[in-house]
Amino acid sequence: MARAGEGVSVTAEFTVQPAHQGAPGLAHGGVLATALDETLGSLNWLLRTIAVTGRLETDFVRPVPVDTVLHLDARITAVHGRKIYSTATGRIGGPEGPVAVRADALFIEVKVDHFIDNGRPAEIQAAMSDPDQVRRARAFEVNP
Ligand SMILES: CCCCCCCCCCCCCC(=O)SCCNC(=O)CCNC(=O)[C@H](O)C(C)(C)COP(=O)(O)OP(=O)(O)OC[C@H]1O[C@@H](n2cnc3c(N)ncnc32)[C@H](O)[C@@H]1OP(=O)(O)O
Repeated sequence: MARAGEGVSVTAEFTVQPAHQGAPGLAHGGVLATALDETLGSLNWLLRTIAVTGRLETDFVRPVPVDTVLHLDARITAVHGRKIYSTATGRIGGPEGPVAVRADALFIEVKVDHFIDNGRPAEIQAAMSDPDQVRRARAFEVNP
């Protein structure tokens, strides 16, 4: 769940579950990168722009134990043509706690055809036939 903040920014929380473990008792870095990517990606909804991640540069600053709540804060830093630059931090111990992870991202605006041309028809059909408009849109994010 991400919430709109001041300007083009969002905050979110992600709880590290046992299934997210990499080293014993610690979050896997790829899962933390996913949490950052998802939070950054939700900024594009505020711009009403369809965009995909082109580049995601991640710093892992501190280990994040399982059961930790990661407090995420993301904001757009610049928009240039189809390019949307954004940055995010993930803090532990509270929203003002120490930074555990951070990322800088470049999202590229795409047409809806990007998904129609590259996605698998069966999954596209299944997502588009959902009568709930919000669920239909969110089906194009993390999609278990
Ligand atoms: C069906 C209904 C759908 C409904 C709605 C769905 C909502 C969906 C929400 C979905 C959420 C899902 C989110 C996910 O899960 S995103 C999943 C992970 N991301 C991807 O799969 C993206 C894969 N990549 C591509 O498809 C293409 O490479 C894209 C589309 C990104 C660009 O290829 P395209 O041919 O289009 O553009 P271009 O090459 O002319 O580049 C344009 C500009 O960008 C610059 N650039 C590009 N890459 C990089 C880079 N890595 N570093 C630095 N710069 C980079 C480039 O220099 C140029 O700059 P400039 O020369 O203009 O200055």
